Amino acid sequence: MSTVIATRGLAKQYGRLHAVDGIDLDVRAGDVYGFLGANGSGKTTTVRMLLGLVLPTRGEIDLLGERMPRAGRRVLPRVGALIESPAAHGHLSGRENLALLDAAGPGGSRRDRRRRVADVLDQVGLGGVGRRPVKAYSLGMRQRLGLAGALLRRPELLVLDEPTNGLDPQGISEIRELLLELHRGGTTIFLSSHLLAEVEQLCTRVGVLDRGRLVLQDDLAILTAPTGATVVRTPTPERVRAVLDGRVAAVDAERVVVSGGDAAEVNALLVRAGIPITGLAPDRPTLEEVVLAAAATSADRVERAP
Ligand SMILES: Nc1ncnc2c1ncn2[C@@H]1O[C@H](COP(=O)(O)OP(=O)(O)OP(=O)(O)O)[C@@H](O)[C@H]1O
Repeated sequence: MSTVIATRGLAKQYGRLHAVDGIDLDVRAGDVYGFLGANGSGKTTTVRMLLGLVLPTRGEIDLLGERMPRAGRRVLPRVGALIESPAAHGHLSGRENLALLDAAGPGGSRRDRRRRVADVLDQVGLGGVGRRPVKAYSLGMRQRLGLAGALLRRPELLVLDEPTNGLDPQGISEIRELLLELHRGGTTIFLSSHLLAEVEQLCTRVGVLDRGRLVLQDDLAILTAPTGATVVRTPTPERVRAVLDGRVAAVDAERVVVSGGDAAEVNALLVRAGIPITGLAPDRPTLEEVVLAAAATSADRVERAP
């Protein structure tokens, strides 16, 4: 699988502050990469360095196989980016804003340009409101307009810094659906977030930044792989303990963790003993548990799932 973003020892220092402290990112084609970290952990600084907007103090960046920032003019047209709240001219419509943005790049006849703008407006679900002035847009619509701008050039890679910041649950779920659709269409997505639940629902790969250091980077499926134990939910945990003598690893209210991953065998034993079971499944850690274990020293700084 080809590498889309690779950094080696990437660092940014502001005076004595190590905002980003020697990170080796590894983002592959087809990933939805969730770049997690508490406020101030260095996500935005990293994203800015990837896009050539901030110069690293040390380290190397390869973006789509080319060295940044040297190859920026060649590479950046293949990358769509959304950093912080996108700026737009409020008195102009969404369509006019995108047309202005499009005019700044190469791109053929007026008809081609009009079509390109109409296509991305449809893609982000703003087709019907594209003629309304942007000052009448909700925050979610503005965010989608920003995404439309990032999509104009049909990028191979999308780099998004906190794309759901300030959105309500419906806005968040709309953006999530849109990103999943783009991913299905073959776009690699790198997205920074401080929301574990969002990343867990969307991402295939996760990197966790803690005070400038990358403390974890792996596929989500590996990080949250079954532990080899079985979780039993029952109103009578003590009866489970009696039947599965010595195999109960933990009891938390009505949740019992049984060592041994053969859920069918555990089920058969409990049913035979007449124990009521309300749920039974292989045990797997949540992303929250994995992240908190990795960034143990900053456990209170990463926002937990609701
Ligand atoms: N231009 C700058 N000059 C000095 N310090 C900076 C500058 N930019 C960022 N920092 C500091 O670097 C650290 C990392 O900031 P950064 O914005 O990258 O974090 P973040 O993870 O994106 O946080 P947030 O989620 O709040 O945006 C912070 O302590 C911040 O104050």
